[in-house]
Parts: sequence; C-alpha cells; structure tokens
Amino acid sequence: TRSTRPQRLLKAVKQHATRGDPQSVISAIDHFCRHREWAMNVGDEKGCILDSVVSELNPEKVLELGTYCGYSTVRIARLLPPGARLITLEFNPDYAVIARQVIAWAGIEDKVQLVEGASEDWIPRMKEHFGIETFDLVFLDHWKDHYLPDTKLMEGCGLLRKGTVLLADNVICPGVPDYLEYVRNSRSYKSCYFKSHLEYTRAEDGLEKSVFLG
Ligand SMILES: O=C(NC/C=C/[C@H]1O[C@@H](n2ccc(=O)cc2)[C@H](O)[C@@H]1O)c1cc([N+](=O)[O-])cc(O)c1O
Ligand SMILES: [Mg+2]
Repeated sequence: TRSTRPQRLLKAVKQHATRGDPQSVISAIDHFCRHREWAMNVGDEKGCILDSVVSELNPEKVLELGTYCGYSTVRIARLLPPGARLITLEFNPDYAVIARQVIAWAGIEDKVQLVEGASEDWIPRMKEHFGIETFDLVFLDHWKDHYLPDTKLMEGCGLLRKGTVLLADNVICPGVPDYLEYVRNSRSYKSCYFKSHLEYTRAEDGLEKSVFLG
C-alpha cells in the first residue's frame, strides 16, 4: 500500500539530514515541503519567529499541543538550555511513530517527552503525572477549535503563571477566531500578532503571542 506523507517526510530526513544535527533535520523537512510535498509544519518563516520567542524567553518548561511530525518540537528543543524540558502532545499514533524518529534523528530526545493522547485528557494530569507546576511557554498548533477550550483548561488547572507565554500558530490561516477574540480582549492577557505567511506559501498567516498576566 502507498506510503503516507509523514512516512515520506521521515524518509527525506533520513536521506538528507545528519544524525544529531537538529538544523539539518529542520532544513531537510523545509526542503521536502517546499519542493516535494506541502505539509503542515510551522515552517521556516514562522519558525524564525518561534525561534526568537523561545530564545528570548529561555523557558525551562515548555508544552507543545500538536506534535505532528516533530518539526516544531525539534525547532524548540534545539534552543532549550540544559535541564529544560519540552512535553509535546500528539493524538494520532501514526504521527507519533514518525515524530519519535524525527526527534531521535535530531538527537534532542533527552529534552523531549512525547505523550500520546488528547490534550483535554492530559492537561489536567500535567501536575501529578509529570511533576509540572506551571509552564513557561505553550506552543499551540493542534486542532484549531481546541485552542480556546484548552487555554481555559490550562488556566483552570493552574498551569499558567504570571508571564507564561502562549504562542499560537495559524491565527489567520486556517484561523482561530474564537481564541484570538479571547486573548485579545481578556484582561488576563497581553497579546500581540506577528504577521507572516502560511508555511511554504505566499498566503498570509501569523503567530499570536499572548502573555498571561495572572
Ligand atoms: O489543521 C492544522 N493543524 C492541525 C494539527 C493537528 C495536530 O495536532 C494533533 N493533536 C494533538 C493533540 C490533540 O489533543 C489533538 C490533536 C493531531 O493529531 C495533529 O498531529 C493546520 C492546517 C494548516 N493548513 O494550512 O490547512 C496549516 C497549519 O499550520 C496547521 O497547523
Ligand atoms: Mg500550524
């Protein structure tokens, strides 16, 4: 039977990237998605904005909602200081199989914990299961209609502290109107928009950075 796109993406990583070199994994995926098959990675243009937010914040505890093939997982983890941890949630077991291999190929698996399941099931368990008090950074890149309910759930579970940064992908395309309205109008957030383009295309898209004020 025909291979899947994530399987072909992983093959491109193994063929063109150097084991243990996260940048080469990122470049191999971007090349594959730009010249072979589009895939829903945050991509190189929005990825640079993600990099700058991570580098400025220097987070110890990061949560990623939506691993997919692990592209943004590698982008974030490669910038984390020693001892920092990234927990990434992936719902689709087939994607998780690919992402684990991409993360391993990049050589950053000791900073990453990939957890399989639904965000609404795992968010309430972060404290008792992973010993997490609060997150310093959350990268939202999963199902767009889950951004808002999961944000309210993280608030309710006390996983956000004064200064926690939420960084949301796709706030224009495909768009997350209810989430955007919430973080831009809530007195609990200071929000700003980083205009960019949908990965590997000329369509507009961007990232919304929202600082939780407590
Ligand atoms: O739809 C998009 N993303 C949905 C991502 C969903 C991912 O999150 C996981 N998940 C993990 C945990 C959960 O609880 C639920 C799902 C899913 O199993 C999937 O791996 C999207 C679409 C476009 N686009 O141009 O069409 C561009 C983008 O950048 C996008 O991110
Ligand atoms: Mg996305």
